[in-house]
Amino acid sequence: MTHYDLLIIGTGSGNSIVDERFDCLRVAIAEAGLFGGTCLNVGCIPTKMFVHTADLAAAAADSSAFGIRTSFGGADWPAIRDRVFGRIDPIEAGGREYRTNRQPNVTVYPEHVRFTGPKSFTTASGTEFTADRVVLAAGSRAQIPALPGIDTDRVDTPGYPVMTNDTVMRMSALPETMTIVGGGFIAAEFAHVFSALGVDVTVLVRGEGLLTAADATVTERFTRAFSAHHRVHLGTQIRQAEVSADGVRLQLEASGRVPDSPVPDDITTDVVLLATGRVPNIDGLGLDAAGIDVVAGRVAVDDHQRVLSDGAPLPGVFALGDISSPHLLKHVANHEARIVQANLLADIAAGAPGAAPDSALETTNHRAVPAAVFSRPQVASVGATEDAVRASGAEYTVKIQEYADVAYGWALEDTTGFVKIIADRSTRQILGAHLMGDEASMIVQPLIQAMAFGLPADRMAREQYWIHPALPEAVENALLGLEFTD
Ligand SMILES: Cc1cc2nc3c(=O)[nH]c(=O)nc-3n(C[C@H](O)[C@H](O)[C@H](O)COP(=O)(O)OP(=O)(O)OC[C@H]3O[C@@H](n4cnc5c(N)ncnc54)[C@H](O)[C@@H]3O)c2cc1C
Ligand SMILES: NC(=O)c1ccc[n+]([C@@H]2O[C@H](COP(=O)([O-])OP(=O)(O)OC[C@H]3O[C@@H](n4cnc5c(N)ncnc54)[C@H](O)[C@@H]3O)[C@@H](O)[C@H]2O)c1
Repeated sequence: MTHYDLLIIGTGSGNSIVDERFDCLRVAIAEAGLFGGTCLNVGCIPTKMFVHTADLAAAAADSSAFGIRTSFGGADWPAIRDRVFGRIDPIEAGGREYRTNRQPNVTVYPEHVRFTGPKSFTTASGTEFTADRVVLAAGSRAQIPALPGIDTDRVDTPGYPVMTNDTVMRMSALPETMTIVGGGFIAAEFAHVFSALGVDVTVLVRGEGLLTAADATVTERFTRAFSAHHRVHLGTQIRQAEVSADGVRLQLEASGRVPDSPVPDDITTDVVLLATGRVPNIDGLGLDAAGIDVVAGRVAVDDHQRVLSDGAPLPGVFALGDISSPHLLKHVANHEARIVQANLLADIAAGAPGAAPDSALETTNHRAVPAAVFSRPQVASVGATEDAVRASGAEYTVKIQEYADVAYGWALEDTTGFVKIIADRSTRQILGAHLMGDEASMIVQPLIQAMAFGLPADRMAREQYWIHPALPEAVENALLGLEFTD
């Protein structure tokens, strides 16, 4: 039976681990799907390439406030789609080819792999092998809810008009109508993309708002601003779907989560897009065979990314990214991959799996994890929500600075954007920041930096220049509006 020094399951962030420092090891890499994983192929990167296109289309369609006459003349979907995947697909193929053919010490198994014992594995086609050390980087997949009338096994299969992010970006033609189920990140981003490109989009949200995990000000104001550009039915769910050659007929009903919400009439739609959350790929991995702990549906890890078995680190087994992380974000998966890489090297240097002392291991940093939603409008956040800060009992100060009250906001004719900053009243440390509006994902960065390095809010405001009249003046003014105890 073939034996490896290291097995990596999943080529999203897991693929970044093996560099020249692993040349002296026999490495196996398993990938059941597309090389490069979710972010490259069906997640962050293609979606943001579509979002930029959608931003251009929306700006062209809606410029009257600036005294110019532009219009959106229509979308050439094959050109839009092929620009995106013409760049991405060669990267997938190149990564696969490099690992498969150009690295003598690496064996690629292009198929599903699972544990058969603590250090033994089998592939879907029956090849068995063993490995001393393992990295679980198997990610997550779209959660497909049971919806009456929708055949969950046929979702994302050719010709079936019910899709997830895995297939919706590769449609052969733009549909005339699309119904999106969900009110989170993915629903918010795809609703913007497809409606800006001319699709008649309806968003079904079972709760009373979108982005409900965000700070309450964001939830409330994003739901309002998003609803101004998109048809949104809150408190609504699918009672029955009928899939036919003409599309999908949806009978709707109140979800019961929003008092007195009106139930919309039945709708007929060309395509249903499910955007109802993601689940870690823990099933089918044979985790029981290795005694691996699962907590809250995720592989349990300690703060050195060591996988736990009965609460103790399993020697030589690490996990990273969506399969084990509380944050389903690529920058977090990448950070955790760097921790795993460092700790694997320490473990290898120590001579036996699990031999490295804790003091030789690097520690994951999940403080001040930022995120952005690339929708219309854009949202960005870092740190705690105001509700969480209040619940912690901290004495805090909060300031909401409207984009409309800074000069660049006038240039943008912005009426909805804002920067909200929450800080500790006595230490002056920033506890959370929540932004909505143009370039929110960019102008949040100095706040992320301040939180990461512990820069007090008043020093951040006053001890640097802020370019006038650029949009970060909204951040500056929010900082200046915080009130501290002296
Ligand atoms: C539509 C969408 C948009 C997103 N946009 C953003 C964004 O803008 N910014 C951001 O930070 N995050 C974004 N994310 C989240 C981000 O994509 C993920 O957090 C990140 O890709 C997770 O990386 P990973 O390495 O943990 O897993 P993945 O990239 O999912 O890689 C796991 C790989 O493991 C393979 N695999 C699974 N099980 C097995 C097995 N048993 N054997 C062999 N192979 C297996 C899978 O095929 C997959 O390729 C987005 C996600 C989606 C779905
Ligand atoms: N820009 C980004 O960073 C980005 C973009 C996309 C996705 N992501 C990551 O991927 C994760 C998954 O995104 P998502 O939008 O699928 O999840 P989400 O958790 O953000 O939102 C899921 C939505 O689906 C709803 N929902 C869940 N089950 C449902 C059901 N049975 N019926 C109807 N509605 C249901 C929820 O109420 C919620 O509104 C995000 O949490 C995020 O971490 C990040």
